[in-house]
Amino acid sequence: MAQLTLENISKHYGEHAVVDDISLAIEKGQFVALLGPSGCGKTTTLRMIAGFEQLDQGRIVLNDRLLASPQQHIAPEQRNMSMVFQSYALWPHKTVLDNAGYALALRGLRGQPYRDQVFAALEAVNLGHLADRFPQALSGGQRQRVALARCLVSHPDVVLLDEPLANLDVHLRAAMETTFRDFHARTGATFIYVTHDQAEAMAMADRIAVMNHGRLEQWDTPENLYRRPASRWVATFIGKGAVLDVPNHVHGKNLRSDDILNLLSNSGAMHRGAMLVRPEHVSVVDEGIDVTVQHRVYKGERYQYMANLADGQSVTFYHPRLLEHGQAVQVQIEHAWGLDL
Ligand SMILES: Nc1ncnc2c1ncn2[C@@H]1O[C@H](COP(=O)(O)OP(=O)(O)OP(=O)(O)O)[C@@H](O)[C@H]1O
Repeated sequence: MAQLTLENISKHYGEHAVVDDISLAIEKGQFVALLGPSGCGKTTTLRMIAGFEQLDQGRIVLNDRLLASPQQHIAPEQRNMSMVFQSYALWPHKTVLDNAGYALALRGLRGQPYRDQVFAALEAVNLGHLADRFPQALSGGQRQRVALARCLVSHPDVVLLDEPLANLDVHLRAAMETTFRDFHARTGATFIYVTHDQAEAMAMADRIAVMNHGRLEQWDTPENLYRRPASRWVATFIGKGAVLDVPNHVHGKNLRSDDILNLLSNSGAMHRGAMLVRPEHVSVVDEGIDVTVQHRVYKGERYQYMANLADGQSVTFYHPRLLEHGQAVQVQIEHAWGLDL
């Protein structure tokens, strides 16, 4: 049974629906990402779950308790949720310990029980040794870990994270992805993580809600989003690859090399469908489909190429050896996924 359900929730600003009829059923302990381009309504969805925004339509239910509907609005502090922001929002004049323990101090916890509980949270993010420092003397990643510890002390049912890595450099982001996953595993809490970075969502989440213009495009596992995107939009938003127009209806089909060869040999005809070709499914062979190399990017262990088919459509692929611009080669496409036109 789902722990947290969003049932057809919508939010309008004026005439404009920024969140448009979103439904999700989230299991207890799941790590969920809300993923989509800037302005697609991710943060507004998160803020509705947190209780910072009212709903215009639909319901939000946590553990059978109605949290929000157009008629009902439980206050944020009564939802047993905790939110981690991009900006950390740490008190500069409080130590790491007292920043993390703020919610417990507010509840009147003092002395050793207070220190023990806050230390447990700090240890969970490997910050026990910095308990007496002030935030100015911490790196960005350490500050973000204080913010995580702070949300952990109150044992929330649901942790809401709004682009928490956006201010960190690329190396630190990768390290923090591991921190978040460990933190999630330790707490057993449900995580809802907003990001516009698909690699980040794929690396951490069990399930991803892909949003576009306020609507839910697909609600699925990272593997399914990559292998079986429900729409052309998701296919191009998630991962690398080429979408090729084809003459037949192929939506939802797993296409093998013979099917692909047939589709491409008739590609001058009218287009009724499309297929997604990932670069790892394209290989250079002695005898196959004619392509002409257009573009090359050196990737260290291999090159990434873009090449044109005879009909002008292009595919991307990887190859260990150097190919020149304009060079004619033959490729085999082992696998493709059928999409609507
Ligand atoms: N208070 C508001 N009044 C009017 N429009 C708003 C308000 N808050 C958000 N919007 C608009 O709603 C849309 C969705 O905003 P939201 O912040 O949810 O998007 P997002 O997907 O989180 O984007 P980003 O990744 O850029 O934060 C945007 O077009 C935004 O300009």
